[in-house]
Amino acid sequence: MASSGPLYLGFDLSTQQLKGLVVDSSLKKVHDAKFDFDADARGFKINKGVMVNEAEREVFAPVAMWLQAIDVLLTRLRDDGLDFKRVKAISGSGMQHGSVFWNADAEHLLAQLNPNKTLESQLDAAFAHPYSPNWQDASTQKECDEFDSILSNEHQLAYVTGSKAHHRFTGPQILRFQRKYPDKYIKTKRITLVSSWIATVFLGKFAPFDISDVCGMNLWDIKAGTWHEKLLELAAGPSGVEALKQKLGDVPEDGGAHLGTISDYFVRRHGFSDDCTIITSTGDNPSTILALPLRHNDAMVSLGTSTTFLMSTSEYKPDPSTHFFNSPTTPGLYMFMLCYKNGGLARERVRDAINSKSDVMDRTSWAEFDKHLLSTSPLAQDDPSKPMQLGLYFPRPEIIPDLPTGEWHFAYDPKSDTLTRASSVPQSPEQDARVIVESQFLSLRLRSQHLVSSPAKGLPPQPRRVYLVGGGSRNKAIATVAGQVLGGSEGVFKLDVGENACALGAAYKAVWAMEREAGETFEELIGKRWREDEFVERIADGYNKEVWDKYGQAIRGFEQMELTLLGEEEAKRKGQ
Ligand SMILES: Nc1ncnc2c1ncn2[C@@H]1O[C@H](COP(=O)(O)OP(=O)(O)O)[C@@H](O)[C@H]1O
Ligand SMILES: O=C(CO)[C@@H](O)[C@H](O)COP(=O)(O)O
Repeated sequence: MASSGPLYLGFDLSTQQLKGLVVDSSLKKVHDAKFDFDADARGFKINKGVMVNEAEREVFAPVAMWLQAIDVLLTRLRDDGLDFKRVKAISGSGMQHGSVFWNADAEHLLAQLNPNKTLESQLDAAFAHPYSPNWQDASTQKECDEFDSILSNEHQLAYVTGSKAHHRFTGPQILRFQRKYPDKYIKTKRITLVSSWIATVFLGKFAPFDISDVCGMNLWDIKAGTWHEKLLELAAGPSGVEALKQKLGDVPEDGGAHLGTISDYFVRRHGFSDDCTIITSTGDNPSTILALPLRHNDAMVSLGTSTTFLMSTSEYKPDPSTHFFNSPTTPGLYMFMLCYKNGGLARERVRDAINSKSDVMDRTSWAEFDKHLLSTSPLAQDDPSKPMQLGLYFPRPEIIPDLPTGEWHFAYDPKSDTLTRASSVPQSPEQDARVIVESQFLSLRLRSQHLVSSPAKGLPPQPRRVYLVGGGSRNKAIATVAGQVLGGSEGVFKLDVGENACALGAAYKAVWAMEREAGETFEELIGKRWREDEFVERIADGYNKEVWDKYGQAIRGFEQMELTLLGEEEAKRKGQ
């Protein structure tokens, strides 16, 4: 590694940890460190990074815990050998939709930080509310109904803002907050997203939202490039639109905007150079698509706490069942996204059930899960005369499809197109490993089938490459099933730092923001410096006609299964 030259620091503040990753101008990773909330935080009653109020379906995280994480993480980066003086710019990524409510003392407190004390001990008093509503929150059904109906229907809201109303989206969350805590809302000087919260702390003054993450609020008119007045009016309540606009601030169009230099606190406490520049921070999913020069028809699947499916596209085709966001860097490009709450934690429940039946010492080992995942035949169908096993595993209320907590099983006969309800898979929990992973990928294939195109002559529409990122991308057995269900004419790939893709994308954005020529796009700059042979690894096969066709049949049953359950839920709601 060169011992001089600029370095760029990217952060990822996600559900279960804060990660930091440093690259040089050649895009090579030179340092990384993490702070795991459950393992490392002191003084917070959290589980998997969050707190839960089941009675109101609220999920939230203590903001002070993130402050603790920043100081400790920087110490860990120093222990890893990082020379802070060389860090020329910082950008961040944050779990999407979460909001932080700062009070009127915040700016003063941010500007006066004493380098001999921790952030946590000094900024505790800077918040109008100590908790940040988390993306897993499901408390805002009433507010979502109001958002969907104010522009006539959910289609129209999706057209204007890129998404129909969702529980976790910041607009419905603000509406509920100002009704539940009117005094705290009045005392709120500024609302930041998790992404702009990180930039704020490093800048030492309020930082704006970025042009991509702002699309996760149900408040931003994507085509007009402005706040939507009617939606702001709804969220703002009695204190009015102007007051809310003040709390939200402006949104720079340039995703590489230089917000200013680093707060003196970090110069004096951690040894940063005083000209280190802070760049707008974006959401963790927009940041993920910046971790490589993503090509047309490539798909990224993030296997974090949530599962997300991401594509970069120039076509804006919003629909109530999907999400569109502005690209975080490039005007005219959009990010298409599907998001599921029941990703990593749902798979962990099956892993734990399998491990508790066997004598493995390490209860968190994936070895047994992987063994059953690969030894069970596709759709747990021993021979083609037997029905296919389908299931849904939702320990948390799901986003797509909109179903409550539950676990459901069905056997599907593709010849007669009949679906029969079952109480479990024939061999539980061993076959659940296969059925849950297939279920997650079948849902992605079902919902992305009209967005992908044929990658080569004679092939059915499917991604060219599937890139896996997030914690679950370490797992090659899961990658194998991803390729079987989703295809991928060139196969399934993993970044060499795939579990840190969001932080990597943030660091790359900082490189681009500082080193771009006038008019040079992110794709151009990163494309020139990217070294495919060093940065990605092919970890599994993709398209295989026989198994692809089998899953093509299963999708019909999968769709029927979802429609059956949605119909039952609807009937329950009407019967209430
Ligand atoms: N070897 C593995 N196999 C499958 N899943 C894994 C493996 N290692 C980690 N994970 C999953 O990764 C998840 C965390 O992913 P990560 O992207 O780091 O989280 P975050 O949502 O905080 O960004 C954990 O919940 C765990 O289920
Ligand atoms: O809500 C969404 C996207 O809409 C989630 O994807 C969050 O952004 C959290 O991500 P992870 O912690 O799973 O990375």
